[in-house]
Parts: sequence; C-alpha cells; structure tokens
Amino acid sequence: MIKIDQLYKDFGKLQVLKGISTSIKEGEVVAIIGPSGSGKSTFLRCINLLEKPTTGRIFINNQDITEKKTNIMDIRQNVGMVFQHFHLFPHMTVLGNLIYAPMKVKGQTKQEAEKLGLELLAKVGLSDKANEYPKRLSGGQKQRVAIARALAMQPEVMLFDEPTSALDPEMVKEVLDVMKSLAHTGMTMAIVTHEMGFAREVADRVLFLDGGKLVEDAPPQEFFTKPKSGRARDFLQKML
Ligand SMILES: Nc1ncnc2c1ncn2[C@@H]1O[C@H](COP(=O)(O)OP(=O)(O)OP(=O)(O)O)[C@@H](O)[C@H]1O
Repeated sequence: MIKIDQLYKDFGKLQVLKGISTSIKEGEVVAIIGPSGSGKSTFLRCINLLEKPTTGRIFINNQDITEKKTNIMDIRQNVGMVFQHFHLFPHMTVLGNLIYAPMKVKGQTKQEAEKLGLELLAKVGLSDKANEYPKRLSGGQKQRVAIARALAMQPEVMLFDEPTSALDPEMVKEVLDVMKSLAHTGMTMAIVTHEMGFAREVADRVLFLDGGKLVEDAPPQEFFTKPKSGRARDFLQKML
C-alpha cells in the first residue's frame, strides 16, 4: 500500500506539485493522466525517490520513505520503474540486462538470475532475443526488455512513465499488451500515460493532475463518462 500525504515538489522557484494526497492499494492499477507539464512524471518519480519531495510524506507499506534514514536502494529494489526511453545497458545482451541487478544488488547466483531472466523473457514474448544486443531490437522490443528487467528485481510496485510515448504507433500495442498481462496479478502499478483506451480498459482508478494538483481521482468508468471538473472535460475533449 502506498500513501501519499500532502506532496509538494519545487524545482527552484517553480512549484510543480502542490499538495497531492492519495493512496494506492496493494495490487491496484492506477493511471495518471493530465496535460503536459501538469507534474505527472514528477509525481511518479517521487514514489521511488528519483525526485526528492520538497515537503510531504510518502509511505510504502507503512514505511515513510521520505525520512532521512531511508535506504534509497531498498526502495528502488521494491519499486521498479520503466521509462519512456528504455535506458537499457547497450553493451550488455538482453539477458545480461536482466541478470545484472539481481546478481549485484540481490546477490543472486548467475544461474538463479538467468533462470528468472529467461522466464521473464518468455513472459514478454522475447525468448529468442536473450543473446541479442539492444541496438538490434525494435523500440517495442526494447521496451519489453526494459519491463522484464524491472520485473527481474521482483518488485511489489511498478511505475511506468509514458512507456509507449517514444514508440512508433505499430509497436504501442505489443507493450500495452505486456502491461495488461501484468495488471491485476498482485503487483501494484502506477502508469503515466496518454493512452486513454488503456486507462479506461485496464486501470482501476484514474488520477487526473492539472497544474500540480490532483483534480480528480475516480474509477475510469466515472472519470471518462462524467468528469467533474471543467479542466478534465477540456482535456478529454482534446484526447478522445
Ligand atoms: N529536473 C527538473 N528541473 C527543473 N524543472 C523540472 C524538472 N523536472 C520537471 N520540471 C518541470 O516541472 C514541470 C512538470 O514536469 P513533468 O515532467 O512532471 O510534467 P508531465 O505532466 O509529466 O509532462 P509531460 O506530459 O509533458 O511529460 C514542467 O514545467 C517541467 O519543465
């Protein structure tokens, strides 16, 4: 369970998050949507401390991760992240990408890490690419490797920051399909996305951010059919 309490984030004079409070239940799938610059990525990045909140508290399983004594590496192990631009290690094979952190951070043996790595590659439909280097993969394949790499740490929470935004249109579906297959399997997922169809179909809840504030927090059937705020109505009119 993630609890976010009065989260503020400033970059110098720019106030980006302005007092966001919400909670995400274990196993819940939450889509974070909103206009460009509304603070979605910053909000997501605060959840694994890629950005340090200016004020406010974030609890993961009742542990306040904003406390000084928090070990950031512990948080990153438990909270996986997938970025828009993949960030694969270019000099490692696909399987090498998957086994690196489990061996280095979790102390798994190469054999253990490879076994799990190969299972995860099968799960994302890339068993035949284990020994390939990232530069020989398509964007969609790279992103599926990035998802498998994050899963290899066996996190309880997965954060996705616009995972399909950098992809050619024909590759979007293959990545969304993998994400769909992960949803509602017990893992908590928070996804910043411009894919309204995905948010509508897969998410349990939609968080709509505007100007650094959480303007709506509702199940998709409610948000997409009866948005309460004018801002959300305007946004949906442009997006749908
Ligand atoms: N590291 C940073 N330093 C300074 N300003 C930043 C930093 N990261 C984000 N910002 C600013 O914070 C604001 C919110 O950015 P953020 O990326 O969180 O928005 P977003 O809703 O995810 O936007 P988009 O949909 O365009 O990706 C923007 O004005 C952005 O320029």
